[in-house]
Order: sequence, then structure tokens, then C-alpha cells
Amino acid sequence: MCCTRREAHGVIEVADAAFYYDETQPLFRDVTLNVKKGETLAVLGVNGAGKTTFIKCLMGFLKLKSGYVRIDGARADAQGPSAFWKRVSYVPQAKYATFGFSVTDMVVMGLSPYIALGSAPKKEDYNKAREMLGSLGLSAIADKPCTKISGGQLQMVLIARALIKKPQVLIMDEPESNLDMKNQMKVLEIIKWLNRQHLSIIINTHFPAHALRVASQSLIIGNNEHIAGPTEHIVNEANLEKFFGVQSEIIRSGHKDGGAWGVVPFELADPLKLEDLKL
Ligand SMILES: Nc1ncnc2c1ncn2[C@@H]1O[C@H](COP(=O)(O)OP(=O)(O)OP(=O)(O)O)[C@@H](O)[C@H]1O
Repeated sequence: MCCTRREAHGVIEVADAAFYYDETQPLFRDVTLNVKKGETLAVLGVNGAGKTTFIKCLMGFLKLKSGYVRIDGARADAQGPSAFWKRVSYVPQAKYATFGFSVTDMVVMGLSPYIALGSAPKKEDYNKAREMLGSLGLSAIADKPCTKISGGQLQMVLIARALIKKPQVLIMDEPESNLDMKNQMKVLEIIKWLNRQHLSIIINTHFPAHALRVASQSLIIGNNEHIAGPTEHIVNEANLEKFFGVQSEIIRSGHKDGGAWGVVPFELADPLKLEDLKL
């Protein structure tokens, strides 16, 4: 059966991508991958490996040193910001809010590519925002200032802000890192549901089990090398030891919805020398 060019080549195409801050220490090079419609790619790697840098390059916040990114068939660096941000939503790592916008105002801001410059949001925009907050179980904090909610609540609000404009592509930087167990599950459920709505998603994550659960493809960025491919080939015990220096056991539960995964780390490949620590 025939398919559209986008389905064949991916909604997000990355070709031969390379980036460094310091030329002698490239963070990644020759990264080539395709994320198709309705697929999730998980990006993993140790702290400082370059995961955030990679997604900043995808969104044009940083310019690749070589290679290119295509979103929906068009070079990302050739699309105007308005066209680009109608297609793509970004959920940054939520630490704390510095501006005291209300939660509802923050979510309405997600519609900014559709609100003409100098115009105020309409009543229907606020209604959409309240509906989105309701769907994510956040109605109780709708009127609070973002400076007075927790880091995890802010993370969920930023997800609501990203989804309100109905993007084709969602890029999330460690969306579950700040969240309690239930909210982590909510984020994973949201990702799977969005895939079923044909969104293409990239998440940076520190949870290999989450990659196994929601991502059909994974990229692990390491020191001087990377690997990418189907998640079950990439996120395995050998690669967790190689790229993270941790010996672990991967366990699959018999959960009804495609299975849930557990990654049990049991030993550092390079143990700490705590006997040298003078307390
Ligand atoms: N603006 C910058 N200038 C120079 N070096 C930077 C800059 N931003 C980040 N780096 C360095 O680039 C490397 C990759 O950083 P990045 O934030 O992409 O890592 P990460 O994999 O997302 O880490 P984490 O898991 O800790 O969030 C780190 O060594 C970091 O110190």
C-alpha cells in the first residue's frame, strides 16, 4: 500500500547532525534518524551527555555544526517561526516559574502562534485552556499564580500549554523527572494517547523503563558515540552498562497494555571508593 512522503520519511528527519560547544569535544556527530507520524523517540544519556543540546538543535535554538533537521518535509531552519511553532510544541524542564502569570494564562500562552500580534486572547481561548487543565486533572490550580505551585505541578501546566495548540510534533525535556508516580504515569499515558492521535514525540528521559514503555525508537548519546534504533534493541542491559556504567536487570511485567517495564540497577560497573572518604 502506498504512503505519503511524510509517513515514509518521518515527520522529524535528522540527517548527519553534529554539534559541539568546544570543537575538541563534540557532543554528537553523524546522528541520522526518522521519527514517523504517531511515533515516539526517547533520547537517553548520562548527565551532561548532550540530550538537551540535541533537542535545542532540533528546534533551532542552537545551530547544528553540520547536518540538518526536517520537520514535516521542510528544513526546520528555513521555516519561519510562526509556521514552525504552529507545528511544534516544546515542554522545557520545569524548575520554577519566575513570572506570576496564573496557570490559566500560562496555558493560554500556548495559543500565541494563533493570536495576532497586539491582540488579546479571546474568551474561547480561556475556555480551551480551562478544558485542557480539566483533562489533565489540574482544574484545582487553574487560578493560582505559577510562582505558587510546585515544580511538578508546573511541569504538568507546561504540558497543558504545549498541547493546547494541537501540534504535530511534541518535544519534551525530561517531562517526568519532577513528577510523583501517578503524574509520571499520566505523562506516559498522555504520550501513548498522543501517538494514537498521530503526534510525533521526542522525549529526553532519565528513565530507561519509560523509553521501553512508550518509545518505538531510542537514541543513547554517549561519550564520542551514539546508538539509535528500535528501543528494544537499544535499551538493553549491555547498553545500560556500556553507556551508563550501571549493571542492571530489565524486567517486563505482564501488564495488559503492551507491558510495563522495570529496570533494576544492582551494581556500578566502576564502584565508588568510599573507603577513601574521610568523615
Ligand atoms: N551554553 C553552553 N556553553 C558551553 N557548554 C555548554 C552549554 N550548555 C551546555 N553545555 C555543556 O554541554 C554538555 C551537554 O549539556 P546538556 O545540557 O545538553 O546535557 P544533558 O544530557 O541534557 O544533561 P542532563 O541530563 O544533566 O540534563 C555539558 O557538558 C554542558 O556542560
